[in-house]
Amino acid sequence: MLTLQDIAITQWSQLTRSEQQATLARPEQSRSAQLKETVRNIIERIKLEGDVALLDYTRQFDCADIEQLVLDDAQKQALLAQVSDRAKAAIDKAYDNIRAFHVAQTPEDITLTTSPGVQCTLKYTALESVGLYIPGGSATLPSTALMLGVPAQIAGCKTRVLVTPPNKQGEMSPEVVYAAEKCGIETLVMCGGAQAVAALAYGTESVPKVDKVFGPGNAFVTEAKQQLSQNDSGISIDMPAGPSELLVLADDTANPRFVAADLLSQAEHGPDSQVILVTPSAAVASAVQAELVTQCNALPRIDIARQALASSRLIVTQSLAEAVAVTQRYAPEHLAVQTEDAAELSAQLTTAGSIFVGHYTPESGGDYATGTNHVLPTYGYAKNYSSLGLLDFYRRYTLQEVTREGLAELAESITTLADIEGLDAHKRAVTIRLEAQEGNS
Ligand SMILES: NC(=O)c1ccc[n+]([C@@H]2O[C@H](COP(=O)([O-])OP(=O)(O)OC[C@H]3O[C@@H](n4cnc5c(N)ncnc54)[C@H](O)[C@@H]3O)[C@@H](O)[C@H]2O)c1
Ligand SMILES: N[C@H](CO)Cc1c[nH]c[nH+]1
Ligand SMILES: [Zn+2]
Repeated sequence: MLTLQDIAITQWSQLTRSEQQATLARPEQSRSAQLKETVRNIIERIKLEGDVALLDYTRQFDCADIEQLVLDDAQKQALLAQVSDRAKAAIDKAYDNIRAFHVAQTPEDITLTTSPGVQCTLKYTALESVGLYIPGGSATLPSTALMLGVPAQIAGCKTRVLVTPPNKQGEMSPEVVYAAEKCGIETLVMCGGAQAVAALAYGTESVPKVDKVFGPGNAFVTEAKQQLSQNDSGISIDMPAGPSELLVLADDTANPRFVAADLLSQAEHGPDSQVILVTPSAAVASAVQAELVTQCNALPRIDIARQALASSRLIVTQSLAEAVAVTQRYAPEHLAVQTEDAAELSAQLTTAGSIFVGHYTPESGGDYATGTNHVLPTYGYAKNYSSLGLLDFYRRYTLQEVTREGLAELAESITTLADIEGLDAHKRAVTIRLEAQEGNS
């Protein structure tokens, strides 16, 4: 049972600077030294032992008797046969909206003549091989398979490997398999956690090595992505996308029942999720507090939500402007703006992964089906990381082509800069060409 005493209301202006900092801190677990050490050991073992270690960890953390990691065709067909028409229709609708919004993001190459005889080109090329992590510890997330699978499909990444932890019976979710099928993903692997990310990063006997790993996950997954992107594996990652977060910015036009429902929708993800209300209205804060108790106690995942609410905050500010400042400082993964002039106010709010504008835009709309991507930066990284989009599945590179006349025009600038930097060979690479007769001699 959740009670009113479990969720405190905080007056922002009465806090000291360090209390304000503590109020906006993320739950501790994600940064612990022990977590880092555990993940380092898992990565090392996968690197050395490949599939043997991957199977071992999968048996230890997910399912006692799994023997085979990669789904074969017969397994896929058997799982697909279990997907109901209702589930298929829901996934199809979400797929269409996500696809439409991501196709619209298709980048175009740029070619520009910067000075006569000097042509520069910016080109986009799809990443060759990508690993897609679909969380599966506390809930199976076919929606995440769409969020990663759709842009990988549109970009045309040749190798797409999906990994997700099996359930206790050693099976993959049928709906995840259906979503993967729609996205044309052929390799589906039953493993999760840090070991799955390490398998994608180094490759094992049955898991292909990839160039970039995408996807959200718990603290083990997020830590593994961070460590592997900085070590010898050579992978890059999308972003630190850890435990879910939601901040609702509300004024006195907000409906406390809607606000509480939205906060609980993210609190139910995991015990380390964090949800925050920031409002200049003390009356709204009290009403949301009461609603949280009523609604939380009726949820099937009450135990998880209750733990997450232990690090939730209901913050009352002195003005809407102060509420905006607190929101910008926290930089939430998801930001719901439930105020009178939500669209106008949203223009001032630039440090969130995704913004849900107005009273009729629930956060869960973006989780599933509006078309935006739900893979978003957490832990305050919305200040410097972008939301996942089609461009993350490409890399860009440049070309330049210079004629003899173009080089003559650039020569003074290049040779002077080379002189300033004391790099004679750089200068010589220009002068040697201009001294040569036309036709290369
Ligand atoms: N930021 C985003 O965009 C976004 C999107 C969707 C989900 N999420 C978040 O993803 C998370 C999913 O977490 P989850 O746990 O349900 O699934 P998960 O798949 O991320 O993690 C499950 C795995 O964790 C590993 N694990 C569990 N306990 C361990 C231990 N003691 N030692 C070593 N490894 C251990 C196991 O290998 C297990 O397979 C949630 O926090 C959710 O909020 C975030
Ligand atoms: N809210 C999660 C991102 O933090 C995404 C999700 C998937 N399913 C439901 N929700
Ligand atoms: Zn969600």
